[in-house]
Amino acid sequence: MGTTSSLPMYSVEDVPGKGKGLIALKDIPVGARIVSETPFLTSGLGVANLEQLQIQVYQQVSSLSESQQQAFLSLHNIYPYISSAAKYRGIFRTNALPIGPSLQLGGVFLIACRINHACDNNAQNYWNDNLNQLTIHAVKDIPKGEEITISYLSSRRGRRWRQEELRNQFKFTCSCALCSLAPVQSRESDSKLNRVHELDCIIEQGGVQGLVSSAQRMLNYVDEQVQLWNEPTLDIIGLTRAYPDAFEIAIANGDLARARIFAERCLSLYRITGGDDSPEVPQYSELVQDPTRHLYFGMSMKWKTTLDEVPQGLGTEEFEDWLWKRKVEST
Ligand SMILES: C[S@@+](CC[C@H](N)C(=O)[O-])C[C@H]1O[C@@H](n2cnc3c(N)ncnc32)[C@H](O)[C@@H]1O
Repeated sequence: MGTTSSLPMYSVEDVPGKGKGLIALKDIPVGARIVSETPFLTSGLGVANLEQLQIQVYQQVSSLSESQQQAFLSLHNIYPYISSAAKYRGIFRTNALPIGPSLQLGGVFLIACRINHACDNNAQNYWNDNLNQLTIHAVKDIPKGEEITISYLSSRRGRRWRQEELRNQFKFTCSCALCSLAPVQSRESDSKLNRVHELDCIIEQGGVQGLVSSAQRMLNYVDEQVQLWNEPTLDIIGLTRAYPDAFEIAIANGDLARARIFAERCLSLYRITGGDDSPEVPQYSELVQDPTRHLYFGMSMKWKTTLDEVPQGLGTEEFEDWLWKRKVEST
């Protein structure tokens, strides 16, 4: 018993056309933690001044042990250099993953930085502030032999934008399944991703005030996003971005019944992407118990419900119609 679970989940291997990468050594179920790792070098990710970045990285590399320096130097570098300091900075810029409470720092990791990009990634990097570590969780079932991939991009948009960003920032042309779709399917995928992005921008522009002043419209937008992320297959990362917005809209308008359901959905998504020890899990567990603890409760009571005002005996479709207030006039 337990023999398969004690096998390592991955190995670092050469992947044709990509340098090194991580390959699954066994079937990895969605939600499984693949990597949990402490950075051995950190710096401001968006340090505008490259000279300043070079100094910061150089100082840190110089204070590493000999073996850590060797490990750092073995990492990939896509930037030209004429000095050791410029080489170190190049390695940092090629590899750093976002870390820290507001993801404004970059961290270099021996394992996680070997993970290649795919726009249809099967794993997700997540900075766990409780553990002070970066975790990588499977966001799809990953069959044995498949490459483990994350997304290097800050948002998910159409192919042209993705390809440009990846070429500019990481100097490669992505050939993942999403980027290799036939023209008709690719246009469909682009229009879905661009629409989700457009809705993200509108929701963000509305700000906190918009959650109340345009509540129904905002809820409709999130509903549209969730439907897009559910098609053709459930997209956990997309849903993780959408459901917290739905929760905030419900709670900002005093709708405890819907807020609790949205909080439950956030909770199950964060269990998958961040794990039970991620800060969001106790936060959403608490909000499931008592959504009124959220900062936005009390902004408006125009949708006021009690926790138990959830309709019973509805079919799935009717329940979703109720949840998203689909048949309600815009307010
Ligand atoms: C953080 S490193 C990833 C690990 C790297 N492959 C290695 O050998 O150490 C990022 C670099 O890996 C390569 N890479 C990552 N994803 C790729 C992909 N999908 N196709 C081709 N190259 C990729 C690019 O050179 C990119 O700049």
